[in-house]
Amino acid sequence: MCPRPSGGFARAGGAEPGRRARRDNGAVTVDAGWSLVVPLKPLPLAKTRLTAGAAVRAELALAFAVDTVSAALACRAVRDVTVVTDDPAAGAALAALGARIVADTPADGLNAALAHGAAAVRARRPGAPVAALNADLPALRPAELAVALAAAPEAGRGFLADADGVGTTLLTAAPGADLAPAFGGASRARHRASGAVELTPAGVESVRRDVDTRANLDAALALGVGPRTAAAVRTSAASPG
Ligand SMILES: Nc1nc2c(ncn2[C@@H]2O[C@H](COP(=O)(O)OP(=O)(O)OP(=O)(O)O)[C@@H](O)[C@H]2O)c(=O)[nH]1
Ligand SMILES: C=C(OP(=O)(O)O)C(=O)O
Repeated sequence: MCPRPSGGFARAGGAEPGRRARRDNGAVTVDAGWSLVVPLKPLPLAKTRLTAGAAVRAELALAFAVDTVSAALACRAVRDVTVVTDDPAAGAALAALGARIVADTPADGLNAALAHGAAAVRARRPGAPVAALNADLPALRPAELAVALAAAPEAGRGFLADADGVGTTLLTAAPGADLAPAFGGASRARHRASGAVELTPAGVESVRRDVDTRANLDAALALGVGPRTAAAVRTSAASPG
């Protein structure tokens, strides 16, 4: 794997040709370029499986989200990123990166948040290809995300299993398809049973590497995490939490 650039990501490839391409498939005008929906819990409630004090957990959860959204925005296949969150500090930090923030209201769990975010995207851009991406992918690399999105089916839904092979980190819905998210726990089997196609591209470890536990974080550190997470991990190592 290539070394991670030290100062964040620049969007590679210049003019993002997919962004302006439009075609008509009959039922819906297809508007190229993925709109991502990223869910993020209120930080004080997030990442409870990390054995750390509340302040450290909140900082790590924010750092993971900042690095995930930065990498997503730098991906040439991505047109825009919508974060669904009720956390004001996280919302401000992620809006400053260029994400659109949608309130998680009425707060009704992860899948309701994702459906709400996808509806907000399609209200503005009915022909958008939409994908849900977890906010806990601190090693995410733009080029690997582009490979995963390129593997998505042109009709219907696709999903990428997490690194542990149990959950899901990415769920795609082509123009005209409902996202119908079924995240949480053993969502790989649930997404497969729902008719979504499992995506199996090679070389997308950073897209699969979600972080719930300390062991997951060590695995992400081995892949190479983004700068905000690297700093948060350094700070947490030096603090009692
Ligand atoms: N907006 C929103 N995001 C959520 C909600 N529940 C989970 N998420 C986000 O969904 C993604 C996957 O959730 P989990 O991996 O279970 O994250 P978590 O709940 O912080 O972690 P645990 O406390 O270990 O369960 C993370 O980006 C969460 O922040 C919710 O009710 N609303
Ligand atoms: C939300 C999910 O994962 P986890 O809670 O394991 O991060 C999932 O994989 O659907």
